[in-house]
Amino acid sequence: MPQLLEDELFPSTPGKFKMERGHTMNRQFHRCFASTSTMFLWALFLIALTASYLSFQSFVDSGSRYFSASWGGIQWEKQVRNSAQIHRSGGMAVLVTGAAGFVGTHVSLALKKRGDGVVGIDNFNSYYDPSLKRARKSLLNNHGILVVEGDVNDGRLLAKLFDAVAFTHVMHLAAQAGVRYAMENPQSYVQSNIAGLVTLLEVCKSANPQPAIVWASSSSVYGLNEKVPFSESDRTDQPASLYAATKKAGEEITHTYNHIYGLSITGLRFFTVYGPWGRPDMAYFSFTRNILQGKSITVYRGKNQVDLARDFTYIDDIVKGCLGSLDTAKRSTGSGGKKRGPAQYRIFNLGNTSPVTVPELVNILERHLKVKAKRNIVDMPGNGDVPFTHANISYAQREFGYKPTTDLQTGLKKFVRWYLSYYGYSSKIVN
Ligand SMILES: O=C(O)[C@H]1O[C@H](OP(=O)(O)OP(=O)(O)OC[C@H]2O[C@@H](n3ccc(=O)[nH]c3=O)[C@H](O)[C@@H]2O)[C@H](O)[C@@H](O)[C@@H]1O
Repeated sequence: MPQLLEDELFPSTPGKFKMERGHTMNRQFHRCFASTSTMFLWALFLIALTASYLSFQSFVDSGSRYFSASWGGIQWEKQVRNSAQIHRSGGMAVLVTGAAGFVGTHVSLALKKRGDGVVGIDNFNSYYDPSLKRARKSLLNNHGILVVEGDVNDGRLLAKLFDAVAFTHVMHLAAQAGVRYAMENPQSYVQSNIAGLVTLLEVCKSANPQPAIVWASSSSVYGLNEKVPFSESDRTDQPASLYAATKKAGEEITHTYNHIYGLSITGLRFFTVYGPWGRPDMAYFSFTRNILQGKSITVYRGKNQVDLARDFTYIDDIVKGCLGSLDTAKRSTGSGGKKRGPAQYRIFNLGNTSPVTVPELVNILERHLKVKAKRNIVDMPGNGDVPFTHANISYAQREFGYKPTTDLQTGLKKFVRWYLSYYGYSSKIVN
């Protein structure tokens, strides 16, 4: 019987060793064989268990990476495509970088309102109060505009966006702004305004079709230029700040990509843009805050006690200039990294053509806020400022009918109205 059982458990099969020796030996052999086989089976079982654990772990890892990343995935791509949907005939699909920024928010809204597709990208850095950027993002979301949280230095993210949508245009507004901050944090200017720009251009040049690019340069490129008003053909090789130098570098870099790869490029030299949802680091904004809080403001004065002046330009006029540039931008001529013919390259001044001194800016704010400012007048420190700016806008006027219509008095009134309501002051203050 035991034999039978043993035979059942270990049946002899042709070609296998036959048990011909004595019973005891047979038993010992069987016991030994049985324990080796059991061990073997256990080992197999453990290996299988470990392998399946490891593969499960890697599935969980990649899964959590997939789901926790702020971008990527089928749902995300669907959102991107929805936001880029064009709702007018002949409309464009625009990738707006720096979409949660001051100009980015206004341009995105204007594009969306007229039926263009818009996808935003912004890194929400803390150069100034990120909660203001978040509030702008909510505003954009409420209008059906997706703002992807990411950096223009992230080439993979940019390429992924171009995989999802064949953007016809890129409105590149992401930048490290601010003239005087460049002395505190020079690397951030190189990182955003040069490295980030190159990363974006690399992705655009490889895209198929290539988009047309409109991007923000700055009036600061005129630097120490003394010829007024500033025309696009004036010299721009004397920057007074690292900020200006990175914007000037951007103009040269974009020219290279235009020349080698056939990218259509339009650079816009903005002149001290102001208005609702503006930048807290700028003078008109910080002056308003300090005046309302009863704090003193520092008003810089130029050489020989000459007042500093700026060609302050209202945001709605700038938006018209951006849209006019996008509308008249010709297609890029290359595809997939290869140039097929010469492409458009333009640079426009977008200013107001009527400079106002900084003390006059303060006078206007005092009138709107009905509060006297505590002025602390000091000589302009050598920190990158230029004494004045003044735009000649005839080129933009000729090309797309650019015509600023808001003077500083009117524009600041609108800004103050917004400021009081956003920060919860009584709106009775404004006339
Ligand atoms: O148009 C441009 O090219 C540039 O305009 C502004 O730069 P800026 O003109 O220096 O604007 P603000 O920082 O608002 O300064 C305006 C004027 O107020 C003066 N100011 C600034 C700050 C302050 O505390 N006191 C003061 O008198 C400045 O010297 C300057 O003359 C933006 O900050 C830049 O990002 C932009 O590129």
